[in-house]
Amino acid sequence: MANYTAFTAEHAVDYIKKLTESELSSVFTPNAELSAYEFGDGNLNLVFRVTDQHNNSVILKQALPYARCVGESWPLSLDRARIEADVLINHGSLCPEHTVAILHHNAELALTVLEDLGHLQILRGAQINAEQFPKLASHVAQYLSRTGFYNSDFYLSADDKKAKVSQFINPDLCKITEDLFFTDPYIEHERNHFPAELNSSVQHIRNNNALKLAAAKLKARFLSCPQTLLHGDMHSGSIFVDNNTTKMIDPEFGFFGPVGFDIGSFMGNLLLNYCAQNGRIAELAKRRHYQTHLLTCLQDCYSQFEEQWLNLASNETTDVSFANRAFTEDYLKSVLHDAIGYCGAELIRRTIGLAHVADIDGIENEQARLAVQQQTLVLGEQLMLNATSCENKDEFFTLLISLLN
Ligand SMILES: Nc1ncnc2c1ncn2[C@@H]1O[C@H](COP(=O)(O)OP(=O)(O)O)[C@@H](O)[C@H]1O
Ligand SMILES: CSC[C@H]1O[C@H](OP(=O)(O)O)[C@H](O)[C@@H]1O
Repeated sequence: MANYTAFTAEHAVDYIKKLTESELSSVFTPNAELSAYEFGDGNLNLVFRVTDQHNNSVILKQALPYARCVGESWPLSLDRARIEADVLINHGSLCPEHTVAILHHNAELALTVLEDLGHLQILRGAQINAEQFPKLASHVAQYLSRTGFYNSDFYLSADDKKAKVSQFINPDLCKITEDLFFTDPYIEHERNHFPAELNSSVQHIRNNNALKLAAAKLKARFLSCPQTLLHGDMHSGSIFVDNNTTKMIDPEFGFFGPVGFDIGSFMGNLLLNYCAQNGRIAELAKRRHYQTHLLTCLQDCYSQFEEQWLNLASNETTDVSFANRAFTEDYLKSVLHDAIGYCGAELIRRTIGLAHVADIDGIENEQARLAVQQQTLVLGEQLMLNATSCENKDEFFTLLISLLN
């Protein structure tokens, strides 16, 4: 990219100033006095907040030509900014209620201007503090069923689908997921990190051939099952919330992959928080109350996702071959198997792989933290091993409850 330059806060102000009379005229006046600061806390990109004297603001997100959390030794394509913008446009047109609004995109500078969601909270931080969001389950179910269904073969013509699959080819970021989810945790690799006290649990995982087979099958489907346009990184840090609102951000890992991946990742993050609370909330009744809320959220979300997909399939399917209840049920059964497997893989990779979660790493007491890490490893293993034996969602919920007790 000939004109690419990594932005400073000054660049961000100058850039946004030029847009105040065009694309950003509904946010800022032409005489806006702008200031900016960088506050990205994700693994990959720069994120600036640009604010005027009246506290109007936007977010300017820019991709670096490498992974921010590692540095220049891990080069990454700037095309991920284009992918993120295109997913936001696609998902925003199908589910505007739950997709952050995109205000501007510049592919050459690999930057995107977004609505500022600073009045909301990031789900991960809120759940670490045991906060509840009554609409989260139904909002995530609506986002995943609508974006999932309308980008699938149930709805798109074969020509449109192929064009979209090609629009969202995302090799660099898919490779990160392929490595971090399905490969690294099951081998010795310098990217992994975990305390020495977990050595025997990690060896157990690496000696478990059935588990490694399950990981390989999940990876193969991730590589070769272009069912729908995924968000691709549906963890609790990609979701902004309050009591009435849920907004997804950061779909730069988007590509056409297996439907079960996003909902599996989301459920995995609920379960990471569930286990983490064993090391966080000391009072048993309070802890059980919050964990029941998390489990209900997971069950409601999965149930509503499935129900909404079934409804969309009976009303909106365009391909006559797929307008068949038995086919939809069979399809959703394999989505369930994938979702359980990806959920388990998320638990394992967030415990011993490169990218951990603050829910667990932030537990101060070392013994309590280790006990939680042991629990997430066993839970992840059992979900991956038993995924395909669940005939339906109720069997999945029964399995989950038995594993959590
Ligand atoms: N639209 C937004 N509104 C407010 N804050 C945002 C917005 N987008 C990102 N952020 C902030 O920037 C952080 C990193 O953003 P994210 O998109 O997750 O970056 P990365 O791609 O590097 O993971 C978020 O955790 C959040 O604090
Ligand atoms: C080297 S990327 C690791 C990890 O980070 C991503 O999340 P985010 O960019 O939101 O911090 C993604 O989950 C990757 O697996």
